[in-house]
Amino acid sequence: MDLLRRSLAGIFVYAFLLPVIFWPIGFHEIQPHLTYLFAGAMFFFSVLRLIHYVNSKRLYALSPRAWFITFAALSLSQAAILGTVFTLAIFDERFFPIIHVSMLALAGIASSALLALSPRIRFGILNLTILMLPAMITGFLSEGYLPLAVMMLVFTVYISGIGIRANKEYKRSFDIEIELEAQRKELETLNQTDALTSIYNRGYFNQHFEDQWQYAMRHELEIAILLIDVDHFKSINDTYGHLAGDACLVNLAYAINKAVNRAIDVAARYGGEEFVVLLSGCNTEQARSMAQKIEQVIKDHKFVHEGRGIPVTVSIGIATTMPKPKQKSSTLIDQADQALYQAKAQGRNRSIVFTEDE
Ligand SMILES: Nc1nc2c(ncn2[C@@H]2O[C@H](COP(=O)(O)OP(=O)(O)OP(=O)(O)O)[C@@H](O)[C@H]2O)c(=O)[nH]1
Repeated sequence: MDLLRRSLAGIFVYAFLLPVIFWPIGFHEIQPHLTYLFAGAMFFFSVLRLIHYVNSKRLYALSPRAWFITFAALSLSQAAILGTVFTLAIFDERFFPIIHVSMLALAGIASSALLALSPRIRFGILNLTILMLPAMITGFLSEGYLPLAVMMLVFTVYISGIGIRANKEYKRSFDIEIELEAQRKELETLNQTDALTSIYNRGYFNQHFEDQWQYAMRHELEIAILLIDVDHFKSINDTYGHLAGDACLVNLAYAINKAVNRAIDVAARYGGEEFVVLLSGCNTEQARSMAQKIEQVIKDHKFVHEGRGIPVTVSIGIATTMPKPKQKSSTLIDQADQALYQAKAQGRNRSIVFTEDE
């Protein structure tokens, strides 16, 4: 399709090229039949190419092969007409008045067409060959035209080389684009991911939470937050070592992520040994049962260090609301934090739902 866009200018140039060459010199008066025959044929094919251009999307969707064959047939037909005109201009004395301007046009058309078609370089070179070969062969076969034929050959080889280089650069720019897109995605993932646990980080959570808060407000939906804090994590670190503590956090993140399986919900590391879960469109009861599910998954998970089991429990603070205009999203976090504080105060290893009177 890029090829098509690149050849759009050619459609218009080819439609009016021959009149521009023939008319100023008065060739249409000397050879009216030949003038109208060639200029008319070029114009006719330009109209066909324009129709093809306008219907390209539909035709391409039907069959890319059919699209390309039509594109190639129309372009090559115009190259064949021009190749014939230029050959006549050089070797047929009826055309001699336009010989100089024709040669200039031939060089210009050959170079620009090749560069425009450089994304499909083989097709570009075929186009160039159809344009140049008739005049070149006639030159080699006609007496006194050898230097001109050699010059045309050198020119054809030279601009083919430029076309091949343009094709390589064209492909390289695509490769670079693909590589940059992959790097952008990788950076985006890194930017959203917690380095230790590989689940979402707080930055991503904040963004997602804000989006979901606004969505819930617009659609009058409930939204729930679960703040999860590991109980006595300091003593886990102190007893088993910091690395064992790290491994514990990794396993916990895995377990929490496993429990949270709706695509819209998000589990993230909120900081140190604290995790957060955002449940969109969830009421208090559903949030409470998610907390129980998380507790169960953690209970079922074996936390082991050097063959010794590590007892891991968590406390969970739950807060639910239907966001209202002017209400800040941070209030829900505060409420979940207050509920978490209650859960710690009441002996840990439990989940507490925030209520206004707390
Ligand atoms: N291994 C490890 N420890 C961490 C990390 N981030 C925070 N910690 C530790 O987590 C511990 C948190 O301790 P506290 O805030 O006293 O809480 P706690 O011991 O879990 O006690 P409660 O929360 O009251 O049950 C501190 O010792 C921190 O050093 C981490 O990435 N890796």
